[in-house]
Amino acid sequence: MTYEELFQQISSKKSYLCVGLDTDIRKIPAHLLKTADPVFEFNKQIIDATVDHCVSYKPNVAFYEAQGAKGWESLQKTIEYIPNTHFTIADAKRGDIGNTSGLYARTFFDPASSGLDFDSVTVAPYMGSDSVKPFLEFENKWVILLALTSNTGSSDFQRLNIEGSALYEHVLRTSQTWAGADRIMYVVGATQASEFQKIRSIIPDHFLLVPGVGAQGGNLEEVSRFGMNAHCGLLVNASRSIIYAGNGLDFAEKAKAEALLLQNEMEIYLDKYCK
Ligand SMILES: O=C(O)c1cc(=O)[nH]c(=O)n1[C@@H]1O[C@H](COP(=O)(O)O)[C@@H](O)[C@H]1O
Repeated sequence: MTYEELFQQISSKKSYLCVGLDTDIRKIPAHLLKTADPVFEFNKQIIDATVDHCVSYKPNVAFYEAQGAKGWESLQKTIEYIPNTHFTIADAKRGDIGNTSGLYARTFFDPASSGLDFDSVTVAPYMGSDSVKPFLEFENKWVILLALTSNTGSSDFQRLNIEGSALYEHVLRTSQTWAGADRIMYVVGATQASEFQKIRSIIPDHFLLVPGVGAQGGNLEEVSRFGMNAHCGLLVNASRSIIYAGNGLDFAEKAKAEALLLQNEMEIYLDKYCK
């Protein structure tokens, strides 16, 4: 999916919501455990319920890998099930020496190799350019680099002052020489609202993947006010607050209601701040 196509989806759905498919077999409703593939059945119903209110899905790969071969199968089926109108993110936080990164890229971007065909993958930037470039060799695929993450430990390294600016700012500046806003996005946590203006002064055009609203307490209004650009430039993720909104037979309806609440709010912010 291109930058323009993503913006078109956002404009037509009036949403920049990314639903996080962090599907934990230990948390899904009991009645699904009798089905052949409970994780896929859960995801399928969540996707059906939320598809009109979001523009993106982000399975966090850990939740699938923890299930071994079966989890991988659930992930493949989930990715195949998501309509191609929706931007897909493999939240895997990969990155390694060049030849290994090349294989990680094949894992998520080359269906002939792995059965998976994601639009993007989250990548840790700290091994530098040669660890990221193999992901950029796949046409029309995106790298989402970790910049300033939502967790408290983000200040251990990402905010360290190096030659007058925080380490994460160096990540933003240096990585812009690797590819443009049509191929790279950045993760900035919703809990880091105070930094959004500075971030926008460094990368005015890029999309930001913003996790941390909902269960982690980030503020959607602040993120939108300080983070939005003329192409929206935001994908705001919520995982647990949507997918585990209910735990009974009506879990998908509850998820839909939660996604709709966020989408209604997003519609207001798009009108107000997408300029
Ligand atoms: O890369 C991410 O998506 C990510 C980065 C970050 O800084 N913080 C963060 O929470 N995430 C992911 O976003 C999701 C947040 O989930 P909830 O807190 O349940 O909405 C999880 O899959 C996290 O791994």
